[in-house]
Formats: sequence, structure tokens, C-alpha cells
Amino acid sequence: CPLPPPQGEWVWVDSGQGVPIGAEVKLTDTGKLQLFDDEGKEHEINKKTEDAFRPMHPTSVNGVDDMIRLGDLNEAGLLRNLLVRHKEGIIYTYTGSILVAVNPYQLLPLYTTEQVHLYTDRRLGELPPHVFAIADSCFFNMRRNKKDHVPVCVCFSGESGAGKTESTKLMLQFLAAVSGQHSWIEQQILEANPILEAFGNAKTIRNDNSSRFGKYIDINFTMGGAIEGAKIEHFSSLAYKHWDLC
Ligand SMILES: Nc1ncnc2c1ncn2[C@@H]1O[C@H](COP(=O)(O)OP(=O)(O)OP(=O)(O)O)[C@@H](O)[C@H]1O
Repeated sequence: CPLPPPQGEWVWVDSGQGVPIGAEVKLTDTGKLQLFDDEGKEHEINKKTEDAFRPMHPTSVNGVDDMIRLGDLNEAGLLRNLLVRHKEGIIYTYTGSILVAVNPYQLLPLYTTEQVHLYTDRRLGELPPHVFAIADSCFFNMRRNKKDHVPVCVCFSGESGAGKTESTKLMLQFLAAVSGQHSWIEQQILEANPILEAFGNAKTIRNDNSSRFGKYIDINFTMGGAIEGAKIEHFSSLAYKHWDLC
């Protein structure tokens, strides 16, 4: 980075927490160039600190919707990309075919019937990242390989309170909506959730509705793509239960 970096330039600075943080070069009222980081902290630009700055790749300045495209493909780059998007109210980001969801802790108008229609029969990446896009991609792949009965599997991973249960329900909502033939079984699958949660969830310091054991949901489709049954298995080191809905 040619020093001092010019006004408006973005650089990576030491956050003191092990992972660098983004900072913009700005002109202060006193006519001095100074760095202002993503958390609003000021950093001096002087001979002592200048070696600590690394130029920021342009893709990290405003963020990208697929993190494969990041020039700074490291922990700082990934975290800043999610932060920049979250500040703009964008909670979903791709890393290739993996969807990263940042829990918004508020109801966003993202899961309407219009959104279901919008994301139906689209290629992954054609529209902004969304949990419905992943559900649609799974549904498409399942139908494409239906003769070979190749199962499609989605894995939700994240710490407690990250949004795994909510994302699972949203995916089920999408699959129930697009599976064509609207029957009682789809409704039963959706309505089974609150009952199972009533027995299996509890308030913790991290999550008011924390699942106390893992869940494996097996959904069976007809050759025509309609849901014909589902099996929900719960597992933990202490308990093992399973419910059949077909
Ligand atoms: N997409 C979302 N939109 C709005 N709120 C959300 C979303 N995802 C999660 N939340 C909120 O965050 C809370 C915690 O999410 P959730 O229960 O899905 O986490 P989890 O990863 O399943 O946690 P645990 O592992 O403890 O069961 C939800 O009760 C809901 O209030």
C-alpha cells in the first residue's frame, strides 16, 4: 500500500483481536489523514503504524453476494463481507453453493408467496442469495435424478441461536408450496413443527426457542414431485425418538 494511503482508500488494520478490520482513510477537520475502522475507532497514520496497513481488495469494499469472488479470501474478508451486507439489511450470502445466513432477529418480508414464486425454477445464483433458492435447487436436482432415486440432502450448521430451526422451517414451507399437489400431508409436516418444538425446545441464555436435540427430516416425494410422506427423527446423546407422518 503506497503510504500514506490516499483519502477514500480502504485498508485492513490490526483490530487487536487477531483478525484485521476494515478502515477507510479520511481527512480530519485538522487536515490530517486518519483511519476510521468499521467499528468507528480512529487509527493514526504515522511511520510507526504504516507497516501494519494492507490494501483492501475492491471486492471487499462494498461486499459481494458470492464470497468465492472475494479478492481477500481470508477470515477478515469473509467476516467483513457479511458485516457490510448485514448493515444493508442483506442476511443471505453464497459461498459457491453454500448459503450463509446471518440471523436478523426480526421479521423480514422475505418469505412471502411472491418470493416463493420468484425463486421457483431458477438457477442458483440467478437471483440474490436466499434460503428458497437452496430449496429450489434441491427440488430441481431431486426431480432431475428421479429415475435413479438419488437422494438430496441439506445440512444446517451453526451455533445455538444461529437460525437452523427457522431456516429448516422456511425450506419446508417452500417445498410444501412447490410440491404441486396440495394435500393434507404437506400441511401435517408444517403443523408438526410447533408440536415437536413444544416438547423438544427450551429457553436457554442463547436462544428462547433452543432445540434440545438434533433433528433429521426425511421427506419422500412421488415421481411427480408431490410430497407423499415424511419422517422426523430426533437424536441426542440422551434420547432418541422418531415420528412417522406417512
Ligand atoms: N430468518 C430469520 N428471520 C427472522 N428471525 C429469525 C430467523 N432465523 C432465526 N430467527 C430468530 O432467531 C431465533 C433463533 O433461531 P433458531 O431457533 O432457528 O436457532 P437454532 O440455530 O436452531 O438454535 P438451537 O441450536 O439453539 O436450536 C428464532 O427463534 C427467531 O426468533
